[in-house]
Amino acid sequence: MAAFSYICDSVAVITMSNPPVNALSSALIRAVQKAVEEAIGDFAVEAIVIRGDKGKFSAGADIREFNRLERGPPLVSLIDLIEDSKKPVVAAIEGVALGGGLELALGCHYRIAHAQAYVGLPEVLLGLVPAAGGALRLPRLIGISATLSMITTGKYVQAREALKLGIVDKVVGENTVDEAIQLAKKVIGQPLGSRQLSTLPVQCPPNVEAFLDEAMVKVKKQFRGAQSPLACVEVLRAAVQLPYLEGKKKERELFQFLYTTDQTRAQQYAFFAEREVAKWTLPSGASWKTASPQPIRTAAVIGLGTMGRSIVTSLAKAKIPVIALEQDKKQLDIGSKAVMSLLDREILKMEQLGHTEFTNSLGPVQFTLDYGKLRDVDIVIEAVFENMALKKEIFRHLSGICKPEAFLCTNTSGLDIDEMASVTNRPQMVIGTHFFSPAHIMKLLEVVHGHYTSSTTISTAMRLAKMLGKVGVLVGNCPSFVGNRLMRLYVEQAVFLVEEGSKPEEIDRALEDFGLAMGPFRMMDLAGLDIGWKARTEIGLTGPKLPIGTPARQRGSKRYSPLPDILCEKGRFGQKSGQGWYKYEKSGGRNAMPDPWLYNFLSEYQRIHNLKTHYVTQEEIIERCLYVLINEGFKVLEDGIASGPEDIDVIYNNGYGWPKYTGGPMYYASIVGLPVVLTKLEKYYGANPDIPDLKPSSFLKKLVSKGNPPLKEWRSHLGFQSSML
Ligand SMILES: C/C=C(\C)C(=O)SCCNC(=O)CCNC(=O)[C@H](O)C(C)(C)COP(=O)(O)OP(=O)(O)OC[C@H]1O[C@@H](n2cnc3c(N)ncnc32)[C@H](O)[C@@H]1OP(=O)(O)O
Repeated sequence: MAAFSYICDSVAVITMSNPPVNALSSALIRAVQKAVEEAIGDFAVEAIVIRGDKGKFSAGADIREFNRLERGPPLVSLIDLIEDSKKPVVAAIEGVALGGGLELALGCHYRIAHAQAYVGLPEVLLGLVPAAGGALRLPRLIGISATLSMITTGKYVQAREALKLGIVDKVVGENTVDEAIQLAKKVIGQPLGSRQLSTLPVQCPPNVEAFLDEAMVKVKKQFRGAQSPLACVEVLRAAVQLPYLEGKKKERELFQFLYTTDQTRAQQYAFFAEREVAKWTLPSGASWKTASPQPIRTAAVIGLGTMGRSIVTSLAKAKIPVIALEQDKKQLDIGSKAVMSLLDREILKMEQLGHTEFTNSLGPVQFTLDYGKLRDVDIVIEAVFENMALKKEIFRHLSGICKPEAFLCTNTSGLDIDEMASVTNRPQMVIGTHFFSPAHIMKLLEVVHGHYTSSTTISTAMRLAKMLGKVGVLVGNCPSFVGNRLMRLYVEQAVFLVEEGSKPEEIDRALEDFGLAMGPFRMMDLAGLDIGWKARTEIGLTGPKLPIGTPARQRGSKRYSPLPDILCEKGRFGQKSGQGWYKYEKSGGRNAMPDPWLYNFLSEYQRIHNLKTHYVTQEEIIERCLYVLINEGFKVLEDGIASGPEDIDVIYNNGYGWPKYTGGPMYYASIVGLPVVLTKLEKYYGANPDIPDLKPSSFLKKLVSKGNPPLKEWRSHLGFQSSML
């Protein structure tokens, strides 16, 4: 680690170096401070350029140090030193300038960025506010409105957009540091007053107080339950209402408060968990380090239904040329129009952000009915509907057509990967790539490892996830994999609670107040109730295959609720039919309204089945729905379907709208305390012995018996004998 300098024509060039992303650790901050002080005191130096080593300016404060630093990273005095310098200081931004990295650049008098660089203040994503003057300097440079959008979302801004906004002074295609040196030389001796952002007035919209009040309401709604976005609005209020130095105190106060919360700890955990899951290892010893991913230059997608369309869009956005195949002309026409419209929307979004070059950088999409066109692609993703016979037919067909090196992937959300692999001539190259809807937006890719899948295939699928800008999580092959396996029990519990006397809107509200993006009933209505109905009919849980005489509310020895089936029999499929658990203004409407019809229907149902209802508290809703899901999480670990709790948390944070500020279901359980979760499950199982999924898993019991070890130690208590990975 070093901040070293050289002098080039009276310009001192200070390089921040702390691989891999030049995170500003305390040691690096001290080293840069020393280098700046030396440059300021050196008569031979007339200007200063600050750059980051290996093409990256800085990814901000070193997050790994946060649990050691009581008061946060000591950045403020370094940034003040830079801004107060009488010698001009230029930031040469390559790669990234994020968080404290951008705050440091905002302390410089000029900023030059490489065209591929991006900047941002993502502290909010770690449950914090920018606290080294960033939230005070940025509104003085680009105004309150643009700053608000950046700091409450933590979004990264590409160099060209940063130029438009005024964050950087110039964007260059190459030689960023040389350009910075030239600029530094040019401005030697010029007054710096207007370049010292802390001295400038904040750029406010008219009626700024009302603007901020409105922003607060919006942010509360958008980031329900999260503390840091609210603190971001507060810090901007301070920027508006207070002189810079007092604003700084307020910024510090808000930061210090957030810095000790459970939310920031959970978000930091979630950040590292996302990086951890990329480092997969199999019990065989194969791992991300040893396996070599194969290049993916071209791809094909089979099936242009809802998922297929957005998978094509996702590939095109990642600049991967893609061939989209449908079975007949009509479906191909419908599908290709839908893809073009999704791509148009993406282009519009990017153009609004100033990326005029985006259209040209999309991967070309070719639509076809001809399997022969797939002969040379590197990877095929099958995305037809969930029917094993159809999928096997496609895989058999692909086997005969695709080049031997082509990987065959399925987007199934829960069918057996091995069964599909078994009909191919390359079972080792078959893998599940389970996308989440809409695939061009959602960040999660569940990568499902079958019995035959090779480590090269795994590493190629994980590389694909990265190329698509997604988080790939490797899981084992079991019905519904990890995400849906847990989700099914959560939804089922919610339906049981309705049978027991609660209402869909009460359950949705309780879980949305907990922080989930959408409650289970709104989610079912959005996804379409008919999808689950079809699946249950196919496996004989309902419909003609159900043996005559099966009790309505029992399957085997387990409780079963036929409520969703009955709604479907009545044509209530959710949003698409205008009625489901809720009613909607029209078919396809999105505005869920409680439906008096449903209340009457439920009373009648409870009467027919002689059900005793009880008042279901918010506590019971949260605990039964979430603890049953968490309990299944422990079983998934026990079964070796996921290699650690982090994998489950990353899946839920990125694919199921779980509030990241609780870390994910398994992290949340660790915070609640495993003995508490165990006691509650025992209580609910005792009261509902016909719901065996509430019976505490043996791994949960084992961890409690081991004294409730911290989450990072859970793996060490797992035996790998049963690993499916
Ligand atoms: C107060 C708070 C202040 C002043 C702050 O600045 S808070 C920090 C704000 N910055 C961020 O939140 C940036 C977070 N990092 C990223 O968004 C990304 O890592 C990246 C865009 C910088 C790079 O992305 P990518 O190329 O995909 O690589 P990885 O994400 O896998 O990261 C590579 C390794 O670097 C580690 N890393 C990244 N950022 C930091 C950081 N700020 N502090 C410490 N370590 C960081 C990351 O964990 C990876 O480590 P390994 O897994 O390889 O060990």
